[in-house]
Amino acid sequence: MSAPLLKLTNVCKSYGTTDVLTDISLEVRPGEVLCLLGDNGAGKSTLIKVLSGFHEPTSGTLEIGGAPASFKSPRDASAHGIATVHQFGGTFPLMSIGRSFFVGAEPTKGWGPLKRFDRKYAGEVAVREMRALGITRVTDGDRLVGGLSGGERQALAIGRAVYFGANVLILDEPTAALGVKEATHVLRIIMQARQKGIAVILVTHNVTHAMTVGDHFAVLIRGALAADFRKGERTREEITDLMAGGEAMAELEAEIETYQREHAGHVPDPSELERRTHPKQTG
Ligand SMILES: Nc1ncnc2c1ncn2[C@@H]1O[C@H](COP(=O)(O)OP(=O)(O)OP(=O)(O)O)[C@@H](O)[C@H]1O
Repeated sequence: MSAPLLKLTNVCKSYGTTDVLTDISLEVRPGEVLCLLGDNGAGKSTLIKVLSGFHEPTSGTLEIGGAPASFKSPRDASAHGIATVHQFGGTFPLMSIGRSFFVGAEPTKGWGPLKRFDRKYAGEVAVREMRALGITRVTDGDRLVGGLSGGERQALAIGRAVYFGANVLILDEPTAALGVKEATHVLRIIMQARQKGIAVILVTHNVTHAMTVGDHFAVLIRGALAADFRKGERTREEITDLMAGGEAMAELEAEIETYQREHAGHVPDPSELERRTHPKQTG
């Protein structure tokens, strides 16, 4: 197995006195898809912010390709080959496809005072890179990003990250807002990135999508790593249970059973369960 491209050791992140991430140790290797799973508020976005240089960890270390790394800004993370693509592709709806592809690194033509943005070249490259990812319906780089479908926007953002040399690609809920066909296309694009040797970190709530493309799975619960396993080591039911807070459901079932035992089989109403679970708040 190849050496980790990205390694986190005991990473903690607190906002003031609130501990949001506790002792996260994870590795992701070239050509591997790590699925980061967890319920709302589990700390996934915070972990992404740490990895993409938006926040520094409160403690713990990061290594890239075996060397210690610390990011003071997103630019720093990107200089280390880490690219993050957000749910809606993070692109600008009123920009052309070509300009959006090259934003911050615009190709130019002409010299001196005549130097200007090379719109034609930018559009051609953007269309070509999207085509390489299987997007064949976009043929005009001057079209506005706002007119692209969700899947096409993801392809544009992923194509851009790959073109500019990302070796760690973080995808934040890339399929969440997409229909089945488009989501499948985005999953194919993820597999293409994986084949190129890119390490992909896929944040998703969708167990089916995770199980389709994932090699390695990490489940966060309340900011801690509740499970870290490889493909085939857990069943779909076990993963779903972990993600849906199986623990909380088991507690609720136990409470209902206790109530029924004490009350001759009657089903408790929700306010009764709430009173038993939080006696102080409900008086
Ligand atoms: N700036 C902040 N200050 C204080 N607490 C924060 C801050 N940002 C996030 N949190 C808290 O940290 C916890 C984890 O949040 P985070 O957004 O990382 O979760 P998540 O797993 O990405 O959730 P979701 O799936 O809903 O996006 C939440 O309880 C959230 O309220």
